[in-house]
Amino acid sequence: MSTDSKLKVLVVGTGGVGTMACVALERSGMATVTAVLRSNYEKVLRDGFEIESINHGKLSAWRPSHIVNSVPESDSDGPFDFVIVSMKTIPEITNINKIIAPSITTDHTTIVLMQNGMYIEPPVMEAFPSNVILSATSYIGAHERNGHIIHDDPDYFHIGAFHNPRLDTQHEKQRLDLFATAYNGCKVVNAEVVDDIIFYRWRKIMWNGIYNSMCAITQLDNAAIRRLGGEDSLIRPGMVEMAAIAKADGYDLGENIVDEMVNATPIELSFRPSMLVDVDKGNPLEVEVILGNALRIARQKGVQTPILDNTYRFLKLIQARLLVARGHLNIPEDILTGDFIYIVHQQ
Ligand SMILES: NC(=O)C1=CN([C@@H]2O[C@H](COP(=O)(O)OP(=O)(O)OC[C@H]3O[C@@H](n4cnc5c(N)ncnc54)[C@H](OP(=O)(O)O)[C@@H]3O)[C@@H](O)[C@H]2O)C=CC1
Ligand SMILES: CC(C)(CO)C(=O)C(=O)O
Repeated sequence: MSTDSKLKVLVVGTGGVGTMACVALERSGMATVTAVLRSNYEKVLRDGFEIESINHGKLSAWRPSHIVNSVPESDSDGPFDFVIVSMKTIPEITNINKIIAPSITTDHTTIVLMQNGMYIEPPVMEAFPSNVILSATSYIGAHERNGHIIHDDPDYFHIGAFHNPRLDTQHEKQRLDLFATAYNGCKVVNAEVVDDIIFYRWRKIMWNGIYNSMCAITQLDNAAIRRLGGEDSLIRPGMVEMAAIAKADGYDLGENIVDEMVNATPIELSFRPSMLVDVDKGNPLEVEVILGNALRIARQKGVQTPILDNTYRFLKLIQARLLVARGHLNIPEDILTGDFIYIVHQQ
């Protein structure tokens, strides 16, 4: 495929998920990727990425077609066909819409959200009402440190259009199929197209909302929290509450969903969910999109969630500690009043 006929893709956020998306798309031969790097920019510009990947093997001094250190303008070299967002969603400190805005061409660029979280799409749709939004739930295991990627769980995700009533459904489907074809073109990954991505987001938030949050609070991995008594006292009851929220939102996840999700990660693995990895690194947490948004739906629908409410309250205080440590927040002199559960957080 000539460079001219290749899709132009921008990837914003080159941690584990974003870098492996760059690799899949470049290796498919169907896309030219521009990657926006931040803390790893100088290092990767000089040495390239060092990648150990369960799907792609060992790649040394690997680089996408273009490396930049800020989000480029859409019209400097033709519009981007797809902009992949693969940063963490931390609305307390980052406005993703503002960050990607320069690269989005109205009516043309399709925005692909490759991020965890529940209902992360509506604020993006509001900011870019004439652009197709694709939403992907990734099961990859890939972590980046200073240009070095360890990718040890296969690159597999469900992807669907987050339907915008202002846009033609057929057009959304064409963009979805085009993206999945380009991604799967490298033949070693699996981007699985689905009709209703919200169903898959609820399934995934059953895992992330409970394991990520409870492991982050206790600093125990998924196996340790279960073996030490957390399974019956917190994990299962938390999942029962999450399934009830999904049901109230119109998504019946099935009667075996709790067993399925408790056991989705083998106990032999001693796995550290991404939110626990963020606590380990002192990074802010995706608390609002992984738990907050689901609890706001619970409030709207009148679903009682006492365990998840307290989980959220603890996470919000851990988040405050992390934000203070990174200089994003000052401890106020007055005592903050009100319950976190009822304070709406806007991106
Ligand atoms: N890693 C995994 O295995 C999985 C992750 N996910 C989800 O995928 C998403 C991405 O996760 P992951 O790859 O682990 O995240 P990381 O934290 O590893 O990477 C995020 C990247 O985004 C960059 N970034 C943040 N803000 C900006 C900005 N303003 N401009 C440019 N770059 C920026 C960060 O740069 P810097 O280094 O400078 O901070 C970092 O390189 C998250 O929603 C996560 O929950 C889902 C499934 C599995
Ligand atoms: C490990 C994984 C992929 C769980 O499905 C995840 O989403 C996380 O750790 O946040």
